[in-house]
Amino acid sequence: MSARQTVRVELGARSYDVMVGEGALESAALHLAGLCPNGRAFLIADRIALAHHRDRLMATLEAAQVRPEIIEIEGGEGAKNWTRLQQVTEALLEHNIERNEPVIAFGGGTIGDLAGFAAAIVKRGTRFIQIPTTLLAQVDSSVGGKTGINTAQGKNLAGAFHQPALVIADTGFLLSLPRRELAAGYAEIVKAGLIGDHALYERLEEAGSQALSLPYLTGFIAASVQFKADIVAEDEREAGRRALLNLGHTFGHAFEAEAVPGTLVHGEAVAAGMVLALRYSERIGTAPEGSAARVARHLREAGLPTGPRALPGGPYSAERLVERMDGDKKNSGGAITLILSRGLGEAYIRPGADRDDLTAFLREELHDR
Ligand SMILES: NC(=O)c1ccc[n+]([C@@H]2O[C@H](COP(=O)([O-])OP(=O)(O)OC[C@H]3O[C@@H](n4cnc5c(N)ncnc54)[C@H](O)[C@@H]3O)[C@@H](O)[C@H]2O)c1
Ligand SMILES: O=C(O)C(=O)C[C@@H](O)[C@H](O)[C@H](O)COP(=O)(O)O
Ligand SMILES: [Zn+2]
Repeated sequence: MSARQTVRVELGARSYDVMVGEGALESAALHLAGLCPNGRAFLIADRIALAHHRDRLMATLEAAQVRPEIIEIEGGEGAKNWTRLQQVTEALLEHNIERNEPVIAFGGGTIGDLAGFAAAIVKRGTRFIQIPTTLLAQVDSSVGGKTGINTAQGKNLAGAFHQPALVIADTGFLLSLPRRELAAGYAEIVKAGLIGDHALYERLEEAGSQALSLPYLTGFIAASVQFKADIVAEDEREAGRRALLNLGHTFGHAFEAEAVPGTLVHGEAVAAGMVLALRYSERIGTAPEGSAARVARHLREAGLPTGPRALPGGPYSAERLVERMDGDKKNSGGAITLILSRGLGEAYIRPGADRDDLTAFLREELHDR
């Protein structure tokens, strides 16, 4: 497996590279210089990631002759709210950012989503660069241009599509990442396999506990990014097929919205959500019996929760979860749309879920098992 790979996201004039692997940061210096015509950039940085990797980051910016204005933010879901959005947006305006001067997100998915949304609205859109520092952000959130914040009503309910001009996914940043966060990111890699890449899913199972070690990870990160890039190139704004990337998220986002704040991380909610999506698919007869159990076993080995009762942040109520699902962005005609499965590696979009059956299903999952 090679140490560095580049995946191209093909979006016409807005195409961009995702540079993956150890040393991707240093090798991107020239590219960065080209994206900072005034020698200035606006670094919206996760406080912890910056504390670990400041010297490396600053050395590369210096090599690119870029002077950063640094805005430090606490990572976590607490970053994705109206207050932080206002703070970041006003800070950028205070610095009188110009449209071709990049906002650089340095951190996990929460920093990327917040910074990207600010970049999308400041002066109606400024250049944006992602330097993801969590596994989750490297395999998923830094690619594809979804940006946004949470609202009182739920996850990611205000936002914009705003593609980055460059993504630098340097695996060296993952060395300081806590094990729990590594596992959370792994859930989104498994998701890619489950949606449409059965061979990837099998490789993950074969790798077992090794999958999360760095030599394996670069290949798995690049595979997940390539998988997502192909879908985004085909359906940038989720008019259809892109909704498949929401496997596990209709349930997962409901759990996140209901969880005690600060207790549940996105990848864990997605892991449990994917197992529920598979179990529900078995219930309605579209996925073969045993699919959910097989995936649950694999996720559990990676240290992820695989059912609602094991999920941090509860206890959860079936009725309240379904109410949250009523607000999901994929819904139409007042009915809940689910992403379900026909088997490992074949997800599909199912509009018009039976609300009563869904509630009964969740009640059973929460109490009877
Ligand atoms: N836009 C998208 O397409 C998309 C896709 C998937 C997920 N998301 C969003 O991403 C968010 C989750 O992202 P996340 O899992 O990266 O969480 P996160 O941004 O909260 O980061 C997780 C934790 O790791 C810390 N951290 C970050 N980098 C570190 C490093 N290198 N070393 C040590 N600690 C580090 C952070 O401070 C934080 O405490 C959710 O809000 C989710 O909705 C968005
Ligand atoms: O990029 C996408 O499309 C995804 O659905 C990726 C998800 O992993 C991610 O969590 C995304 O933020 C969810 O999007 P949302 O539209 O359901 O808020
Ligand atoms: Zn996700």
